[in-house]
Amino acid sequence: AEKKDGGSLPKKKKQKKKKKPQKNKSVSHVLTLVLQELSLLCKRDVNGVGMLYDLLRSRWLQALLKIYECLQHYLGKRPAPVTLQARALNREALLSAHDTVAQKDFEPILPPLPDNIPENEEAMRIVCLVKNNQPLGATIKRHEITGDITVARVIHGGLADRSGLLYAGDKLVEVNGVPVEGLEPEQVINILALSQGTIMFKLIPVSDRPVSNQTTLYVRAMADYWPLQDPAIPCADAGLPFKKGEILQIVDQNDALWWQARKVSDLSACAGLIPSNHLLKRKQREFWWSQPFQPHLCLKSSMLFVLCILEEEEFGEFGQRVFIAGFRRSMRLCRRKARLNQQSCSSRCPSSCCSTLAAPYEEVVRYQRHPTDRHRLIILVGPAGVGVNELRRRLITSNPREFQSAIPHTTRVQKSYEMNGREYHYVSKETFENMVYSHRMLEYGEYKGYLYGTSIDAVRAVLEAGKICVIDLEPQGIQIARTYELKPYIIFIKPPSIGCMRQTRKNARIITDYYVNMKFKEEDLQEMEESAKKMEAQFGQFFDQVIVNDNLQEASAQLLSAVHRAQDEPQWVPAIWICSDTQP
Ligand SMILES: Nc1ncnc2c1ncn2[C@@H]1O[C@H](COP(=O)(O)OP(=O)(O)OP(=O)(O)O)[C@@H](O)[C@H]1O
Repeated sequence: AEKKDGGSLPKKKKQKKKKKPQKNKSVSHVLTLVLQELSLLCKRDVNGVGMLYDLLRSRWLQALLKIYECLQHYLGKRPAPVTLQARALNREALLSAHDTVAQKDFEPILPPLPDNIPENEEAMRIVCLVKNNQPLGATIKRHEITGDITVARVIHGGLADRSGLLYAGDKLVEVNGVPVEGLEPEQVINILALSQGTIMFKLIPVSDRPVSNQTTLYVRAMADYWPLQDPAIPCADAGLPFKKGEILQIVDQNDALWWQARKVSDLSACAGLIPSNHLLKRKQREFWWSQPFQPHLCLKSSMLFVLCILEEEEFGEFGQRVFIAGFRRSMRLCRRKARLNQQSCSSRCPSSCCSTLAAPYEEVVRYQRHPTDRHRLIILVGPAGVGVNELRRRLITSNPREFQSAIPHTTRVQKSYEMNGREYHYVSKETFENMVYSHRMLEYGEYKGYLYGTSIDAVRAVLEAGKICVIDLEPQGIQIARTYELKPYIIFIKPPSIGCMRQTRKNARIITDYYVNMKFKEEDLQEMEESAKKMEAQFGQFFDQVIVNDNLQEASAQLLSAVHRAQDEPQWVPAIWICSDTQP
């Protein structure tokens, strides 16, 4: 039929284009004619016609015809092979390769079942697993009283879990034909370790399989955990190491002490054991108490450090004069004194006193700011001299209509050229102290007998004006700023290597109590590096983003894109910010 119709078409180019649809139509057309013919014959009760009629009307034949028509249409387009190698292939060879593979049986050849299987099938189960490079993904334990060896837990996503044949609580009877009665778990593990290919378990299934009705939970780790250094972990190899700040997906909380989790950065991996919230908190406390007694200064409010605030004028992107209030040119010596107090505590207490009081895991959810919602507060944190203010100033001057700093409060007297609410909010000491007592200050300090501070009200004013508020903060203030209302996005500005700073900071100037513009000395760079390490160790769990301030231009560009990401893309935030019921 194809040839006939094709041959009858005229040779003109324009008409040639119509050739294929006609050709395709003809197949269906011929089939319709045949069916009509057959239906007449059916009425005459000709032998076998009914069967042929059903065959030609069958759905699969119609589907085959459709495929045929599609292929014809595709062939008409004269498809070219995508790669050079593919030129050597032809359709038949490909189809034949497919058929050969499809017919092969890739299932492992399992050993024959033992003869002495009990009649009651439920009483005993034979499980054969094929060992590959992966661990088995199950742990075993010995019952303290009965001495039975049972499956302690099955790791999510592991070999045993994927088989669906092993469950926590199953009692092992034999492993590879060796009875396990009287053996220690280590001896059973040895048998497993030595076995090659398939492993055969004879076991008595647990009567009440645990029903897993748990919802997956996401948490931010607020502490580091190294399973290989934890003597209490049931199986160190099955442990999941993590660092503070990492987001974990908790998939199993059946055990009160050991949970199973994955890192969101690698969800395809099989889960690992992590200490439960309760257990990790207990570990932190034990560690804390095991340290020689020192008065732990950081349990007290660590907000009282000395700072100085200097106001500045800047020129914005269009050359107009822009007042950028809130630029703190810290008197480095004063801050250093205050920092030394804080550091002396953290060096005595490396796991951080704060972490002993806080929950070791913080439940988090994915949050994306709605375009009509207020912007998230941007907080920059970093050691003195790293360039926090330089980066912040560059960001704000690049677009003062989009970015703004918070105007600080002070108790000092207003100067003749200053305007209340432009450089500072000038308030009485009593008002300032009231703000501190009612927790309305993100950070504050004293310089030359006057109080200076950044208030939540000042931040709120910028956000309510529809702008992105960008402030810098001492890390001790992070906890106060982390609220449902401000939803801060915290960026840590990290110094590059000292070698790199020697190169890039040749012309940089720092401000100290005695000199306004002083070159960086070697000890300044070292202090910056040490201070950054301590900040990361103590507060790293709160950092949403880390920017290494190596090249100023690049760091500025990274900051700009991080700030936009924080506003426009989904981020992990504490669940308590989103569950409105729990909001104050
Ligand atoms: N990437 C960089 N390359 C070269 N110089 C830099 C870089 N970043 C910052 N600087 C310079 O380093 C000096 C200190 O920067 P800046 O005042 O911003 O520090 P800071 O982190 O705010 O410190 P402080 O808290 O003491 O005020 C400035 O002269 C600044 O121009």
